[in-house]
Amino acid sequence: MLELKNITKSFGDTHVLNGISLTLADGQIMSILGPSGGGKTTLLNIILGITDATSGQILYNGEDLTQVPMEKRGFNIVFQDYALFPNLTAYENITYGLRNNPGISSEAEIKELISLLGLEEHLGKRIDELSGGQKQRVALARTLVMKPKLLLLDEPLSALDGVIKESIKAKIKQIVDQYKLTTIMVTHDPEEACTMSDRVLIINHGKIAQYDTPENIIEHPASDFVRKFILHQLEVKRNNIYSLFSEAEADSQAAAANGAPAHALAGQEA
Ligand SMILES: Nc1ncnc2c1ncn2[C@@H]1O[C@H](COP(=O)(O)OP(=O)(O)OP(=O)(O)O)[C@@H](O)[C@H]1O
Repeated sequence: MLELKNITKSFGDTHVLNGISLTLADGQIMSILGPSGGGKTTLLNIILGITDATSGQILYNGEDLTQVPMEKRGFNIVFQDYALFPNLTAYENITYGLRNNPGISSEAEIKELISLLGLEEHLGKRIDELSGGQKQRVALARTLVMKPKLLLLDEPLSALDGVIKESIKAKIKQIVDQYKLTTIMVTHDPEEACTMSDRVLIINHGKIAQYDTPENIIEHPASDFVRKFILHQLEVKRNNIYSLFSEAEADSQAAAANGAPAHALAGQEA
C-alpha cells in the first residue's frame, strides 16, 4: 500500500501542494486530474523521488521512503515524451535498464511482455522509425522489464489518438491486472481518468478537491468545482456523442423512409 501523509511542497514563496494525504492499495490504478498548474506533476515527481517534499511522509508497505533516494525506491516512470534513446533499436531500449541489472526479468518474461505489447515486428527498428503508439509501447516495455513496485505514468496517452489510444489504454489495464501493478497516472482527461482508474485524485490549487472512486465522483461530486471540472467535461462529451448518433439515426430513418439503404446515406459499409 502506498501512503502519503500530509505532503506539502513550496518552490520559494510559491505553495504548490498543501496537505496531500491518501492511501492507494496494491494493484490499483490512481489517476491524478486537475487544472493546469495545480501540482499534478509535482506530486508524481515527489512520489518518484526526483523532487523532495517540503514536509510530509511517503510510505510504501509501511516503510518510510521520504528520505530514500529515487533509485532505491523501486518505483519507475514512463515520461510524457517517452525519453527513449534515439540511437538504439526498440529492443535495445527495452532491455537497456537490464544491462546493469541482469536477471530482473528473464528472457521468457521479456518475450512475454514484448508479445503482450505487440512489439515483435518492431524490435530491430530505430526509435525514429516508430509511430507515436509504438514508441509509447516501447517506453512501457522498457519500464515494465524492470518490474517496478509502483508504475508512474505522466500523461501516457496525450500524444495518441483514436484507435491507438483505446488499444494502449486496454494494454495498460491488462498489464496492470496481470502483474498486479500499483499504478499512478497523470492525465488531463476526465474520461480517461474515470474509465481507467480505481481511484481518481482531483487536485485544485495544490489541495485535494476529491479522492474517490470514479463512480462516487460522478454520483457524489464533493464540490461545485468537481461538478464543473469533471462532470461538465464528461457531459459535454456525452452530449456531443449522443447528438452525433442521433443525427446519424435521423439520417438513416430519413433514408429508410425514402427507400434508400440506410448505410448508403450514413456512409457505412454494408
Ligand atoms: N522546479 C520548479 N520551480 C519553481 N516552480 C515550479 C517548479 N516546478 C513546478 N513549479 C510550479 O508549480 C506549479 C505546479 O506545477 P505542476 O507541473 O506540478 O502542475 P501540473 O498540475 O502538473 O500542471 P500541467 O497540467 O500544466 O502539467 C506551477 O505553478 C509551476 O510553475
